[in-house]
Amino acid sequence: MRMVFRWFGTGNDTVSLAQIRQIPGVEGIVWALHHLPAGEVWPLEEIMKVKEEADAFGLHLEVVESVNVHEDIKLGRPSRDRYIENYKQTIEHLAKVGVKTICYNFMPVFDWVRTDLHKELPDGSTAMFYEKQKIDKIDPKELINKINENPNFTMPGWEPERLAHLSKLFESYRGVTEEHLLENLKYFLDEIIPVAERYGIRMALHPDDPPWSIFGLPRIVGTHDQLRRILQLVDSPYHGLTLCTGSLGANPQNDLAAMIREFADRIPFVHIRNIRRYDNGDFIETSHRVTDGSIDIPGVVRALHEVNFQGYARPDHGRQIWDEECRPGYGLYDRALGIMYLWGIWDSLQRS
Ligand SMILES: O=C(O)C(=O)C[C@H](O)[C@H](O)CO
Ligand SMILES: [Fe+2]
Repeated sequence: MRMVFRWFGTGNDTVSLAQIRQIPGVEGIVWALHHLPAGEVWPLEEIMKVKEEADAFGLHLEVVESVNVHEDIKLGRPSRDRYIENYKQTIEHLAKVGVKTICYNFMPVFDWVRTDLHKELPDGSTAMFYEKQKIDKIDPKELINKINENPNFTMPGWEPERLAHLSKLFESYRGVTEEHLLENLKYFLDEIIPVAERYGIRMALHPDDPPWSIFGLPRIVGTHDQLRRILQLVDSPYHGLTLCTGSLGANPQNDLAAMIREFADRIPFVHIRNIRRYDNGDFIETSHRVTDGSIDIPGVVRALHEVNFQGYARPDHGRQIWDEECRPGYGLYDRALGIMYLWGIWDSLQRS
């Protein structure tokens, strides 16, 4: 297990590279050029700048999250070919600085979804919360304003420029079924995977968060069967998954350890975090500790150990604790605590 840590870039993160390198066992950053809209080629000069910054702290940049997929690709529009060509060029550029894995997702319109970014937990910390009833009723526009109401940070996946055309976006998805979306994913993969293979980069599809349809939009990356079917679309080790325990684990039917055992050689990257599920369909992010949430984190780590996992891992989201001012989910303290919990389990498994 190779531990990495998500970093949003200079001027775009409250956590510094100097701090990241002091977290035990962290060897690299998980990064992206967050200011670029989906579909554009990532310029080599800008990539090189991040490399210089990371090099100065002895951190590698082998994991990118995310190179976002343009909506026209998901919609299967004729213009997708141009965006796919750009994607290929970005892969080529990323290979030049030693990138080995690219995380991406295939969710229509929205990336991750929560109703509250600062919900208080009983211990006084705050965390991101998903309230099912609210999602079932809320106007998506209202949700966008809510997520973006903190002007200090851009929220990845919630870019106001892109979502400004929300009604049109929703309109475009009318009639797009799950089958269509899957076909469009296959079209994308058939083009991208040979390029990824040529450059030694493993593509790692992130599951839908939460792993079910919202606002009537199709979603196809949420269950064991769906993951299996998607992996069968292209039979290559370069077409893999980001196994995200918090996303998949929001559905109690998902057996994460079973997924790890079955898809072992197709998982270049794992996101490990815990959530507490409630019977009414709500869930809240919690500390990594097994007793704090509904997900068997030690069981997940044990499964990874059993399959001799050699890929990258990051603590996904954390709570906001100790009055830290940070991006929701992406503070230093709780993610660092999470890492130590994961190492504790891993190291004791190594010993036994
Ligand atoms: O929602 C999560 O668990 C994430 O990790 C979000 C990811 O960064 C995103 O969906 C990847 O493309
Ligand atoms: Fe994740």
